[in-house]
This record gives sequence, structure tokens and C-alpha cells, in this order.
Amino acid sequence: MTKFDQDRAKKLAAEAALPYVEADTIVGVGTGSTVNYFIDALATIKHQIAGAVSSSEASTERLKQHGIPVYDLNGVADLAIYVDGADEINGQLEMIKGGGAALTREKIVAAVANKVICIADVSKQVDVLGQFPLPVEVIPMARSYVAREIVKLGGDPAYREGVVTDNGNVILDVYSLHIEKPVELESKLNQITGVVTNGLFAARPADIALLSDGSQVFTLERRK
Ligand SMILES: O=C(CO)[C@H](O)[C@H](O)COP(=O)(O)O
Repeated sequence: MTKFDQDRAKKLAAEAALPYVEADTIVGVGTGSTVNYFIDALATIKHQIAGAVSSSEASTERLKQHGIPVYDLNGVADLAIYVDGADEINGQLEMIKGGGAALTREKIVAAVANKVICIADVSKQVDVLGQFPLPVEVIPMARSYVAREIVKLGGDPAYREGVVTDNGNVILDVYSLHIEKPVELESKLNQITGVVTNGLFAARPADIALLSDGSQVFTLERRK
């Protein structure tokens, strides 16, 4: 890939999500550096929206700093859109997420949303998922057991030292996966006792991807 301005690409992709925000609705907001640009853009139209639900303490803080009200997801029955970044995204708009350790809350908000919009720079686009180590959120006392089970599935798990998720759990990053069947692997990993969830967003992929190379934004829509 030729060199490009990654920060500018993230900002352009983030700003391209603004037209999808409907007036007077609550907006689902993800986590990460690309989403930070989205939050800053959302602040420019904050008087037109009802507020946000957030997938992490970090995003909640940034939203509040901008004066955007943040609601508890339990009180929100209808969420039109959820906007989030990705660590990898393939042609079916299946993603690996969780580089920022927020995967579980991200997956929960995505599950509630009618439309999931992925914003990313074009370096995140891949043919086959798995170059980026797949994050798995694990209950701390199950860490070694889960790691052994992941090895049986062909993965190479590494403990992300020093990281505790917003839910009080730990992360295993799984290397050496060439993920030909993302839906199947997502389900298999979730069946290991002690796994909270994993960073494959395949059962519930993105509906729209806004990908930028720093000069333009490419819109991909998932074929249903
Ligand atoms: O899944 C995530 C956090 O858990 C992020 O969306 C993902 O890591 C992409 O981050 P960035 O926009 O900083 O590249």
C-alpha cells in the first residue's frame, strides 16, 4: 500500500458518518482514535440529537466533555445507528475489533443498533481476517484454561499484560489465525467457558463501511 495520511483518513471517514445521524435520535458511539474524530464531529450537531450511548468509559468521557448527554443502554429501546472503528474489515463487512479492549461493550451496542456503520482508514481493509491478533475478553481466573483451549483451536494466545477492561476482565490476543470461517470461529470461541466475548464481529457484521485513504471516502454496503 502506498503511504497515506492515516490521521486525515480517519478524520474523513469519521466525518462521512455524520449524514447518517438522524435528528432527535440517540446515537451509538464506539471506541478508538477514529471514533474520537466522530465524537468531535458529532459535537458540531449536538443540539440536533437526543444524546448518545457509549461503548467505553473513554468515549463516555469525551462525549461528556463535549456536552453530549450519555444514556444507559438499558433505557434505550431503539437505536438507529452505531458508529465504530475496526482493526480489520473484509469484503463481507465482517470485522476484527477490540484493539482498544472495548470489544464486549461494542458488541452489545452493535447488537441493539438497527444499522452498524464502520469508519476506518483503508489500511484496515483485508481479504481474509486474522493478520491482526484477535482479542478475546476473559474472566481473569479462567485465563490459563481459555488459553489452552484456544491453542487446541489452532490459535496462539498472548496475555495483554497490564490491561483490564471496563468490565474488570483481561484480554488474550490470538495470533496465527487465518480466519476463513469467521461466523463459525466467533461462535466456537464464545463457547469456551470463561470467555466473555471475542473480537470477531461476523454474526453481526457492519451494514455500511466508510473507508478513507485520506483524500476520498469509499462507501461499501453489505449485501444481504
Ligand atoms: O475495536 C476498537 C476498540 O476496542 C476500535 O474500534 C479499533 O481498535 C480501531 O481503533 P482505531 O480507530 O484507533 O484504529
